[in-house]
Parts: sequence; C-alpha cells; structure tokens
Amino acid sequence: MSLLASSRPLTKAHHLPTELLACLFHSSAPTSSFPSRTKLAKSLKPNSKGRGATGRLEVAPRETFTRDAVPHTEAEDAFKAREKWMREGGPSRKRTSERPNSSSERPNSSSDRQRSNRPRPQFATKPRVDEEKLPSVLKLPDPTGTTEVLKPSRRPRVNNPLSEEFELSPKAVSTQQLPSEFSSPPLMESLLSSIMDILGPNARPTPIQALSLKHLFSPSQGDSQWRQFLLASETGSGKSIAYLLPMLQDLKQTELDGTVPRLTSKRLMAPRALVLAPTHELSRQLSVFAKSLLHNTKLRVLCASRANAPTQSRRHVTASKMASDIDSDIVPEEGGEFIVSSPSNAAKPVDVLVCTPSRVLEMEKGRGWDYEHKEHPEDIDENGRNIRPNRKFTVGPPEITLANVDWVVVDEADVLFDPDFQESTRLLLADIATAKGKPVAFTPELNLSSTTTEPAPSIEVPKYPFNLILTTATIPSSLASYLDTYHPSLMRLASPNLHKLPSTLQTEYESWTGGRRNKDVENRIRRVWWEDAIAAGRQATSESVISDTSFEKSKVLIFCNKSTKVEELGKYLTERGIPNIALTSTSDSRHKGNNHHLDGFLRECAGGQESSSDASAGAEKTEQPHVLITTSLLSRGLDFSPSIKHVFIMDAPRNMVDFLHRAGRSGRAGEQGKVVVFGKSKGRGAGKDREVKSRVKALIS
Ligand SMILES: Nc1ncnc2c1ncn2[C@@H]1O[C@H](COP(=O)(O)OP(=O)(O)OP(=O)(O)O)[C@@H](O)[C@H]1O
Repeated sequence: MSLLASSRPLTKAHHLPTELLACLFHSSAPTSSFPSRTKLAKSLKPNSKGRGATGRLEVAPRETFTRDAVPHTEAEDAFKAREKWMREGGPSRKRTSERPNSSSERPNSSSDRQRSNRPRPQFATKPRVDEEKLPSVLKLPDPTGTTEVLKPSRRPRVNNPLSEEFELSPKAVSTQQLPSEFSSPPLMESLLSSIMDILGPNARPTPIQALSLKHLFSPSQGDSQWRQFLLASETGSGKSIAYLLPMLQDLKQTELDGTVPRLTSKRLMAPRALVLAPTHELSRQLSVFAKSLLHNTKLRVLCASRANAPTQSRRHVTASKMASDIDSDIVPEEGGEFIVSSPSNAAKPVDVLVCTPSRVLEMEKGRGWDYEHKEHPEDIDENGRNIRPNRKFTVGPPEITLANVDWVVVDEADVLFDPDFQESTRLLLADIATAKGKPVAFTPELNLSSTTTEPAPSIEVPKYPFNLILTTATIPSSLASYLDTYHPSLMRLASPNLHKLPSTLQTEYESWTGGRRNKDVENRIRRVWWEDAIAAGRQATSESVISDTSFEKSKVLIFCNKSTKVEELGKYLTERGIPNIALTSTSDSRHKGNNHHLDGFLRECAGGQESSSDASAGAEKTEQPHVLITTSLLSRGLDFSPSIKHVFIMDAPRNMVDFLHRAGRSGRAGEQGKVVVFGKSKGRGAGKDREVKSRVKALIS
C-alpha cells in the first residue's frame, strides 16, 4: 500500500510525543516487522544493493576537545582533588587503592596467580584503610558497597559498526583532509564570534564537527540540490553545533542573497527549517542553544511544544504580542502556542521551528486533526459499546505552512525513526514534500524484513525536496535497515568513538550491601558529598555533608527503570533530608512548557536564558536540590551542566542503547564524569548483573 502524503490520521503511537521515551523504554515488545530496535548495528557501511546507492561513509580521526574558555570552577578543583585522594588511598596511606579491598576480589585461583605479572586491575576507589586509625574527618560517614572501577574488556562484545569499513587506529585515518578550525571553511563572522563566545577562543571542532565543516558547507555536486546526511557520534560530542552551523549559515546566506521564499499565507507561520526532537525538554534546550548561536546573527528561532498547555485562552494572545515575543527572542509562557488569532494579523516570519514531529503535524493540520481516531473512554459504556458514535470533533485551523522548509533536522533519529514512531516522522517529511509541490510516496506500514536480500520491487525511495540531517549517538539495527532501504544516497558521517562511552567518563560498579537499596543509594550520595567536603578542606560527618552549604556539592543524576521506583526513591531521600527532584513522564511539574523544573541541572546557555526562572526572579536565591531522579525519559540529548559529574544507574539497564544514553549525560565535551552502575556481586541474580557488568565493560573506550 502506497499513498501520497495526505492528512491521513496515524494509526500508532503518534499522539504522545512527550511520553515518547517513556513509552519507548517501558512498553512491551515492538509491533512492527523492524529488526530489533535495541541491538546495535554491526556495520554502518551503506548496504543498498540494487537501489542505486550513492551514499558514502566517512569516519573522522580521533581528537580531543579544547575548551580554554570554560570557567575553572571550584567544583572541578574539588573533583580532581577528590579523585587524587581516592587514588592514593587517602592522605595517610599511599597507593592502597591498587590493593583489592575484600577477600572476594583477591586473585585466588591458579589462573589468577599465573596472571600475576600483568598489571594489577585497579579494583577499589574506596581505599583499604584502617578506619579506626584515620582522623575522624577522613572517615567515611556511612558504609557503602564494594566499588570496582571498570576497565575496558579485552574481547569487546559490542561490534564497532565502523570497523568493517575502516581501520580505526589513529594512524589509519588521515587528519589532513579535515578542517581543524571553525574558521575553515569560512564561517560567517557573526556565527564564528558566537562559537568563540560559547566555546572559547581556542576551541577546535570535534571529529563530528570537522566532518560537518568539510561536507555540509560544500555545495551539492549531484543532480539534486538537496542532500541527506547522517551525523553519528557518541553522546556529548557536539552534534548540535555540527548541524546548527551549516543550517544557520545557509538560512542567513539565502536571506542576504535575497532569495528567501515568499510567505504563501499571511496568516500562517512559514518556517524555513525544522529541528525535530523527541521531547519538549530537548526541544526547549535546543532552541535556547540555537538562539545563543544567533546572538550576532538575526534569525528567528521558535520552540513550540505540544506539552505546553496554554495557561490562558489562546484568543487572548494577540499576534502583536506573539510577534514581539518572537522578536525579542523570548518564548512566551503560553509555551510557543503561536496561533495567529485573526487573519488580519500577519504572522512574523520564523526561520527555525524546534519541536516534536507530532506537534508540527498538529500545527500543520490543525489541533484535533487526528482526534476521531483516538479511543475516548467516556464514550464507551460498560458493555464496550460506543454510546456516541456520531460524535463530531472540530479540527482547529492550521497554524503553519511547510511550503518554505528547506532544512529538516531529525535529532535522536533512532528514536524518531523507531518502529513505533517512524510513521509520524515520515508522514511529516512527506507532508513537507507535498507542501513544496513535490509529493513523495508514503507507505504507512513499513516492512523491512527483506533488507538483507534484494529490495522488494514495490519500495519507492522518497526524494525529499529539502536538506535532511539525521543525528544519533546509537544506531540500532532497525535504524540501519531503514536507512539502507529508504535513504540509499545518505552521506554517513561518523566519529571513531561511536557506540563507546566518552573517554572522560569513569565507570564504576557498586555492589549492593544487602536488601536496602535505597539506603545504599543514600550512602553513596553522602559519600560523593563527603568527598567534596574533604576536597574542600571541610570537616564532614554523615549529617553535615547534607546541611553544610560552605562547599560546593556535586550534583547527582539517578536513573531508575520504573516511574514507581523514581517516586519511591524520591520520597525516601526526602525523608532522609536529601532534597531531590523526582521526575517521571507523568510528573505534574513537567507539563508547563518550560524547563524550569530542570533549572540547576541543565547546562546554562550563553546569556543564562535557561536558568532564568520567573519564579526566582527577584526572589531570594534558594539552594536547588542536588539530586535528580528520573527514568530514560531524560536520557536523550539533554546537555546537563558539567557540575553533574555523577550518574547513578540504579536498575540494570534494559539494553546497551539505553545505557549509553543514560551514562552519556555526564562526561560530556571532554569534561570528567563518573557513572556508577549498581548491581549484585553475589547471591541470587548476581549472574545477570555480572553479565551487565561485562557488557558495560565492552563500551568503555
Ligand atoms: N568543539 C567543541 N569544543 C568544546 N565543547 C564543545 C564543542 N562542541 C560542542 N561542545 C559542547 O559539548 C556539549 C555537548 O554538545 P551536544 O549536546 O551537541 O552533544 P551531542 O553530541 O548532541 O550529545 P547527545 O548525543 O547526548 O545528544 C555542549 O555543552 C557543547 O557546548
């Protein structure tokens, strides 16, 4: 079945963009014929037999971040001092950390003894010290489980998807051909100065950014003016800049050349670029970041999130108010509900619209366009009969036209092309093509089961009339199949560390002490703060580490698998005097259309827009909670503040894709970080946790 893009209502989970990740990770088995969505792809090499594949794969060499302008904070000093202290086993004992700290960890088998010439693994970060002899200030306030610093496994069990194509040793890939500075090829002065403001004067492009500078700025060479790229690199490697720079530069250049398409309707917004993200939190952060890049370049960025329920009637929001909000780069509290109230009010041009795919569909087709096709429990009686079969729903007026869209970015492409959600993403892409007068074939149900052999003859590869950029940090085999089949001309740009944890992230395995898991997590938090206190030269006891505000406490991000667990742990920690934010997909605080609920945890953008909260304006500054507990909901794309140096994974991750994204909220952009994976080392269930441990080791670079 193939049909042209139309306003056909979707049949699957298109209606829950804000819950998308929660559904993705907490729902039951996939319903479509895609290959596994959680197994990482084995190869990134284009495999589009018989489909005239022109796509290529290019891998960047390894490089490191340069961040001269990043302010040197006390917390960083404290972190380094703490690490040193732990490495050396505390001031009173040097080098004790190399010793195993329990009999169960000592080499005792004959094979262990044979390996004795090899370098000893560094087992313990908790030093083996005689607690009694230590001055009280250095005593751990509470017992914690055994901590093991994980090292990379010798025989990795995660395939590097790039190894089939490239030898990835640093020597094997030439650094010569890639730009090593943001000024080559020439960036617009205004964009360059923003980059320097944000990253510092000596910042160098990351591998994925160098690839973007090389390929995304060069003019297209084929028949088509439109191109497609995949940007694939590990978490925190700067993909946002890699796609924003070429897109913003092109939008501005088109404007300067006087070739901006005319608005087709005075009433409707007509964005020239769409940035699609899976959650409203990520949309909001991306739009704030894009705006910070545009401080010196006049382009308008708007975030529109469906989760932003208007706090007042939309009729009261006049077009001039909305326009002035757009002009002043302030996203209104109505949460980007930019609906022009009367045809006489001309819509101001918006250059970049950032939101979830289903929100764009709603703005394009009108609010309620898919309403009739949802189940309405209030219409069903106790016998399962629909008591209001003729119920009519009014579809709202369209708010935007897609006719001017020249760029589409699909951020977190593995989520937005996930089997459950790809339909709405593809429908939107097809709608843009239709709006631009170049309709493409749209097949609601995809069957990719035959991708390993010759393609099914019925598959028509869509030729989208706009530039398309897909970004991702993980490529599950489902995405690899989809790309092979539907994007044979996709240029694949990848960093060599793809599917690995950031190299600055230390991975630890913490064994549960017994049955009191919440208590173990509490003790580990206290230990983190106790180490902070020691590093800051303070006396610290179990209780004082919580109440003492004289030193900077690290922030801790905790991931659980279930919302109920998040709430339970949040309640427990509150009772124990540790203020925290427990955030699930259904939390009340989430649906406000802003990121204020994450203030203090999300990275501050230039100008501090992200952290300026209406509530806090003028009010006395209160200390933010230092612990955020959540599910995988917040594991995608969000750029957390560098002061989040600790990520705790409380429940065994369901799969390694999930783990990579959760762990990757720390250790970003070359910053130090630590991910602590909790698990059992003995007793029932220990086998499963050992398996998790060995899988985690395979991801360490
Ligand atoms: N060249 C650079 N040098 C130093 N820092 C950089 C550079 N490029 C980006 N950064 C910083 O790195 C951080 C992470 O960037 P970004 O959020 O774009 O990563 P990402 O690859 O999209 O991560 P994820 O896969 O988790 O979404 C940001 O704070 C950004 O400011």
